[in-house]
Amino acid sequence: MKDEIRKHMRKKREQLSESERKQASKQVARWLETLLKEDMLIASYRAFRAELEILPSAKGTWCYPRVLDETHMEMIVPDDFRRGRYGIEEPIGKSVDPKQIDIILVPLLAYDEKGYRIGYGKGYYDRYLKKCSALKIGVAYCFQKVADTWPHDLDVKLDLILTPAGITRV
Ligand SMILES: Nc1nc2c(c(=O)[nH]1)N(C=O)[C@@H](CNc1ccc(C(=O)N[C@@H](CCC(=O)O)C(=O)O)cc1)CN2
Ligand SMILES: Nc1ncnc2c1ncn2[C@@H]1O[C@H](COP(=O)(O)OP(=O)(O)OP(=O)(O)O)[C@@H](O)[C@H]1O
Repeated sequence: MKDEIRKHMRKKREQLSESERKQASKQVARWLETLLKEDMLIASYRAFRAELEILPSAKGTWCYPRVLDETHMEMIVPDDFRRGRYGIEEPIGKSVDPKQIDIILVPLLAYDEKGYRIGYGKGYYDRYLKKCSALKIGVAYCFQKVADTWPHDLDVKLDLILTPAGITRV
């Protein structure tokens, strides 16, 4: 079932036009701006496939995920980017202590109204979120909401969902 949702959502995302994606990114950026403060450390991501792209903001210090192995990732304040494993652009720079992150923007394939998510199924974010005390924000297109994601014990709940339509507390 989870796999069917993954497949379905990947397909739906890919069917969006370039201008629909751009529009969604801009709308999300406007909501996000209201949450950011200059002294924050913000963990974002570099969109790949048809993920909702997070546009840069002048506020705060930003860091991005780098995959370490099959199951773990770290967050890096980038000096530069390079295409890494899976074809995602990955940062080169200094690793941050997960405890220092104030806001983490979490990519996802689907989310439910309780704040649980379905990702690519490797558990990278599930593991990383356990180490964070940050405000956890799932970023999604509106259609990525589903009735249930069948969370297991290891799944970490998100605090907020950010979509082009606005910010929802979950
Ligand atoms: N932009 C972005 N960066 C991110 C993530 C993300 O979801 N989005 N990640 C969040 O986890 C990590 C990368 N996770 C990934 C997990 C699976 C696949 C992937 O392509 N899986 C194949 C299956 C291949 C295999 O089993 O080896 C697939 O889905 O077809 C790619 C990235 C770290 N960086
Ligand atoms: N904290 C953890 N420690 C060890 N294993 C974990 C942890 N979190 C998740 N896993 C394992 O990782 C795998 C992927 O988990 P899950 O089905 O929740 O994927 P997902 O939510 O789609 O993942 P992702 O975080 O990659 O987006 C599962 O086999 C799960 O048991």
